Amino acid sequence: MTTTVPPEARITGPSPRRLGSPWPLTARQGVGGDLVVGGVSLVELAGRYGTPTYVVDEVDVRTRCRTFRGAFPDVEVAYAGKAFLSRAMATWMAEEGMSLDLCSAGEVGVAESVGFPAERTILHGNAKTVADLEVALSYGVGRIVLDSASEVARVSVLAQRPQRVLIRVIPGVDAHTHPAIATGSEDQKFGLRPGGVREAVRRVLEQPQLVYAGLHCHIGSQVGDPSDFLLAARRVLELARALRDELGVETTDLDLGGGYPVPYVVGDIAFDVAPFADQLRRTVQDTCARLRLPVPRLTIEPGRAIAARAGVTLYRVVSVKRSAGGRTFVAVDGGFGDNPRAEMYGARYTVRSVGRPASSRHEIVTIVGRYCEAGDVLAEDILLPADIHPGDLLAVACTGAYHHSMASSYNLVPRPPVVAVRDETSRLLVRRETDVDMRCRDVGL
Ligand SMILES: Cc1ncc(COP(=O)(O)O)c(C=O)c1O
Ligand SMILES: N[C@@H](CCCC[NH3+])C(=O)O
Repeated sequence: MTTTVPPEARITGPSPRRLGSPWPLTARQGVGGDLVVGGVSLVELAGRYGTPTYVVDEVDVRTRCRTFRGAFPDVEVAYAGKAFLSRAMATWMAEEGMSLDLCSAGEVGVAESVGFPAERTILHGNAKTVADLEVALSYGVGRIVLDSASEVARVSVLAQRPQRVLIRVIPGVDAHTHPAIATGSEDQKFGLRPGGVREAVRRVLEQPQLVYAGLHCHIGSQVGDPSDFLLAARRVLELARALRDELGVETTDLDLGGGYPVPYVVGDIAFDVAPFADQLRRTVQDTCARLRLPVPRLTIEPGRAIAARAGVTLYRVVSVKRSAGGRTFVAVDGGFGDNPRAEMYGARYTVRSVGRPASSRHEIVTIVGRYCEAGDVLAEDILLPADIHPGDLLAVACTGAYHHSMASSYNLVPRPPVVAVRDETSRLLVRRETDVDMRCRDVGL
């Protein structure tokens, strides 16, 4: 059952809709056309770490965490590590009082390696392997979100002590976003429909090692209409009421997932966390009152909204060509390998030149990558100085989420490093892969 949002559920908050900025909070104009992030010149960073390089503004990440935690004081805010996870990032999340949403043995391993408190972690996945589950269980993961009926027995057999579990629900909400990242409607791979949830809860109740804690839903990412979240919350609470009536179970935990949008280009609307938090709180309270349910402990799982705007990717221009069709192609030393989003979702980006004094003449160009894919187009209709030439530096905004974490070494091009900036200092978080890494994975002739 997929429905559109009824008009009364639409966000009617008092704040006017604002335009957002895709650049990090500490980004400042530097001298000679430089851009300074975390007090560090991007021209200097490119010289020191090479290009392409992902730059992360630590203050931006921490500020986003504080904004969410401040707006949702009684709600657990779990950062979705799939957006970008490294040991430093996990440490920042621990320090900021965040919880962590993890989805593989690899992500669990990073959290564990920095001593992230296991009770503040949640394991997700529609096809968790036995290895994922074993690693998470031995770490002591706080909650496991069960995504299929068969997973109930699998987790139960592996658990050595009582394990809290949630069941992932398909709420039947068609989120306003790209179809590849919409996960609230019926015809997709995540979660269970209400009948499947009932069956899974029944099975959980039969397993002495499993503790039914509650329900989870995640309707999609970069969700354009916040009312979709409210509708999903109501749907899941209605299911919680049905579970109480039919099975006598209390849903004490309600995890509503992530999906909060960020602005990638000028003109994108900013998502205002505080008014949304009020709306969500009211929706949950009113729905619980109507259904005569106790208000559950809420969790939300923002990923992109925490990490995206902190990130900038630096590239060098390699060539400039004019096509027969009259377009100017500016080719850079990265592309599809470090940013598959442009091709996968037709994502749009904000790009500027760095370290070039203001130019009086500009040209609209297409920025393309170095990979053997005609679709390796990073950004179209970008205004750059008309005399842009090889060796010039470009910065692409809003690349802190789902860039490093989705990068590949296609064409055996090594993945770029991640460098954090803060208080006029830079620090390598993830090293650049090398040509030796590319050869070392290959074990035979
Ligand atoms: C279960 C779950 N929670 C949270 C997220 C984070 O989503 P976003 O980065 O859009 O906030 C995702 C990814 O879409 C997810 O699958
Ligand atoms: N990879 C997607 C987001 C997926 C979210 C995870 N379920 C993106 O870059 O927009």
